[in-house]
Amino acid sequence: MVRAIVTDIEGTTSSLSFVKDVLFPYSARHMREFVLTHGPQPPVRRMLDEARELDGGARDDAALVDVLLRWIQEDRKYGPLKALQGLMWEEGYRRGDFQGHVYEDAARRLRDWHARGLRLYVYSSGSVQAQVSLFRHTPFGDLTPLFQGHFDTRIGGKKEAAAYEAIRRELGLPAPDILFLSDVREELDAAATAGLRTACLVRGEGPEVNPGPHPVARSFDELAV
Ligand SMILES: CSCCC(=O)C(=O)COP(=O)(O)O
Ligand SMILES: [Mg+2]
Repeated sequence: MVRAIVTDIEGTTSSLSFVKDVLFPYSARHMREFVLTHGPQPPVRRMLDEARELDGGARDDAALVDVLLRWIQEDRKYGPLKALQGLMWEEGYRRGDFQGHVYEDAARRLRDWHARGLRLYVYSSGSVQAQVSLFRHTPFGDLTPLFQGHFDTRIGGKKEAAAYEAIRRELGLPAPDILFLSDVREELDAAATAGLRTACLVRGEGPEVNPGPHPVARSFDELAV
C-alpha cells in the first residue's frame, strides 16, 4: 500500500518550460547584481566559497559570476548554484515577477492525497528553499502545508540509489510503501533499485521521455493511488 509519495518538480508537478524559460533566465539576469549586493553576507559568502571550491580556481567574484552563468547554461545541479538560485527566486516570487508553475492536476491530486492522509514529500535538484518558494506562490495558493518534508541534493544525487535509501530511512517506511514520481528514467531506475515504487510522468513537453519499465502517467489523474 502506498503511504508516502515523493515527487520531483521539473517535468512532474511543474512544467519544464517554467524552469528553463522563466526561472533559469531570471537567475542568470540577476546573478551579477545579486552577488555584488549580497556577496558580503555570511550565508551567501559561504555559497560563493563553495562554488569557487567546486570550480577549482581562486577567482574573484566577478570571474566567479561568469562561472555561475556558465553552470546555469549547462544545467549543472551543483549545490551552491542551486542555493544561490533559490535565494534569487524567492526575491522574484515576493516581488510578483512570476508565480510557481504547478499543473492543475498535480495541485488537485496533492490536495486529495493529503486529505486522505498520505504523506507527501518533494525531492528536487532545486534547493529546499527554492522548492518551498515555488509551492508557496502558485496560482492555486500556498501548497506548502501539503508537504511533510523536502529533500534536495544534500541527501544525494537524484540518479543514485543511495539517495533514495537515505530518503526511505528518513521517512521510516518500508521501501514498497513509498511511490516516487519523476519524468527522468535514470532517477526512476535509482529509486527502483532502492526498492521504491515508481511512476514516470510523460507530460508531452520537451524531448521524448523514455520510461523504461516504469508505469507511465500523462498526468497525476492517471496515477492509481
Ligand atoms: C525548485 S524549482 C527549480 C528546479 C531546479 O532548479 C532544477 O534544476 C530542476 O530540478 P528537478 O530535480 O526538479 O528536475
Ligand atoms: Mg524532473
